[in-house]
Amino acid sequence: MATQGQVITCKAAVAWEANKPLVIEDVQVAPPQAGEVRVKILFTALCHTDAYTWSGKDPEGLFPCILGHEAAGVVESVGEGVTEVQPGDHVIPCYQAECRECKFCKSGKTNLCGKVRAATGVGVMMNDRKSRFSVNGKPIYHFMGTSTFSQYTVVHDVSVAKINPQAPLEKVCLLGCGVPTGLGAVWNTAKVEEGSIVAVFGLGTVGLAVAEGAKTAGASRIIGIDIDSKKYDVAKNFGVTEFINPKDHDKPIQQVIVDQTDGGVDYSFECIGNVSVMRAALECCHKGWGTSVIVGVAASGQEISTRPFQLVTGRVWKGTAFGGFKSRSQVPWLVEKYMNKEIKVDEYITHSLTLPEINKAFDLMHEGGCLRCVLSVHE
Ligand SMILES: NC(=O)c1ccc[n+]([C@@H]2O[C@H](COP(=O)([O-])OP(=O)(O)OC[C@H]3O[C@@H](n4cnc5c(N)ncnc54)[C@H](O)[C@@H]3O)[C@@H](O)[C@H]2O)c1
Ligand SMILES: N[C@@H](CCC(=O)N[C@@H](CSCO)C(=O)NCC(=O)O)C(=O)O
Ligand SMILES: [Zn+2]
Ligand SMILES: [Zn+2]
Repeated sequence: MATQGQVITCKAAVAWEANKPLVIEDVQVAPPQAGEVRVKILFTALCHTDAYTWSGKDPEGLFPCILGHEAAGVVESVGEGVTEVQPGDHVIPCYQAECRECKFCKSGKTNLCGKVRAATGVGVMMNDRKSRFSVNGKPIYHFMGTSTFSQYTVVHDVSVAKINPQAPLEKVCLLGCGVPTGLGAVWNTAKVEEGSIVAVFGLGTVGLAVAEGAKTAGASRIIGIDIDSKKYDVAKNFGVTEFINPKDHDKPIQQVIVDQTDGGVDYSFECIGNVSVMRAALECCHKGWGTSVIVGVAASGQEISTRPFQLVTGRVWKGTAFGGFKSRSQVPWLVEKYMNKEIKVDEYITHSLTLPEINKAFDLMHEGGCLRCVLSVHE
């Protein structure tokens, strides 16, 4: 192919500074080095975590950078030593890598991978600790090892999942983050059993995917909690059986839930990123066994607290990254589940725009009616 080994100049949305509108720039994307893959991104969605880093509250946020981590595309070229993907393969970039060789990958205890995390946390590629993106010679940082708000990106080979080429990329891009995170929080991290009572705090994409996961796990009650009462109508389609708006109650929300569930829920999930709600989510769990899973990402400087007695009396506090899924192994499996109509994806897509409309897409994200907005990157 003509572009292999060449610098590609393409359009990308650059975050020059925290909180300043993204700017569509002509970006130079260097060829992939050893162990790297250059991907033509066709569709990318926006996740709340992109907005979080853009806000300047992420301690790992570096500017200028190219954000984006929920996407799908086609391999354009590969660097030396890359064997598992080749040009033309349909792929989903994975911010949570899976090398299958490191201490984490071999532990059998976690989906976290240590191979490239130190580089991706500081916005560079592992090989030479440099960025593959530049604008007129000025380096632009990578983000989460994915940087999908660009027509072309470079990722580590351990951070890309090859998927069924029949899968519609404008839909399965969502399997790069929010939907697997919610499903996996239930299936892998909490391991919710049939008959359980579940509470989901925050009914955005991640919370709705938690509800969907809990429904398929056979939960008997799925209580959705959100400060926006309009969320309940949509949430019913994802399995939420009851709804509570904390604003409708004088008592603390954990007390309201304990009163309505004969002592508390079996499992709760915080899908907002609010440390006060994380506390409420733990404290609404049943004494002796209730487990609360933190999914939401809280800003730099925020800390969680509770009385240790809550844990002494048997409640368990956990967290999850990418729902505990091993990315390269399990994203292709999730794509197959979608193709077999076993999991929802289309239902989370409320808006479709193009890359140049990305600032509008971020505005939409903060409106109650938006779950996921998918951007067509080459239109
Ligand atoms: N751990 C992971 O791997 C992972 C992956 C994806 C997203 N996340 C995080 O999960 C969180 C949710 O992501 P999302 O894309 O679904 O976000 P979202 O903004 O679409 O949804 C958040 C929901 O919470 C509700 N909410 C806000 N404040 C509330 C409060 N005090 N009480 C009750 N409800 C409240 C909002 O009305 C909204 O419906 C974010 O923090 C995101 O960064 C984590
Ligand atoms: N940089 C942030 C941490 C952000 C964070 O926790 N990210 C999640 C994924 S959010 C996807 O929308 C994650 O996977 N964390 C594990 C990891 O980053 O290795 C901060 O420092 O606050
Ligand atoms: Zn995300
Ligand atoms: Zn690894």
